[in-house]
Amino acid sequence: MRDTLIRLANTIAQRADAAPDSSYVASLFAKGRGKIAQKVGEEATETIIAALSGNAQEVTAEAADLIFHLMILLRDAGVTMDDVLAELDRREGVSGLVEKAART
Ligand SMILES: N=c1c2ncn([C@@H]3O[C@H](COP(=O)(O)OP(=O)(O)OP(=O)(O)O)[C@@H](O)[C@H]3O)c2ncn1[C@@H]1O[C@H](COP(=O)(O)O)[C@@H](O)[C@H]1O
Repeated sequence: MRDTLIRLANTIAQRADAAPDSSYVASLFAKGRGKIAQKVGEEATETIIAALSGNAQEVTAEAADLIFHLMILLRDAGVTMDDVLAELDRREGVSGLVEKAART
C-alpha cells in the first residue's frame, strides 16, 4: 500500500514544478490552495454520498478521488505522507498504551 502512495506522491511532487497547462495536477497547483481545498471538500462529500448509497464500487472510486486530492493539498501545505503515516503510527502506539493501562 505504501508503494502506491509513494509513487503517487512522487508524481504529484513533479507536477508541482511543471507548467500549469501540462497536466491536471499541475493546473490544480497553479489555481492555488483554495481551489485544491475546495476539490478535497467536494470529493469528501461525494465519498459520503456514495457510502450512504451503499454502492461499494462508487465508494472505492470516490475514496480514490478524495485521497488523490488530499495528497495534492498536503503537498501544497508542505506536509508529506510520511508525516501523516508517522502520526497514525504514533496514535496506534498511544492507543496501545491506553489499552494496556486499562487492562492493568
Ligand atoms: N489519480 C489521479 C486522479 N484521480 C482523479 N483525477 C482527475 O481529477 C479530476 C476530478 O474530476 P472532477 O470532475 O471532479 O473535476 P473537473 O470537472 O475536471 O475539474 P473542476 O472544474 O471541478 O476543478 C478529473 O479530471 C480526473 O481525471 C486524477 N488525475 C490524476 N491522477 C493521478 O495523478 C497522476 C498525474 O496526473 P496528471 O497531472 O494529469 O499527469 C496520474 O498519473 C494519476 O496517477
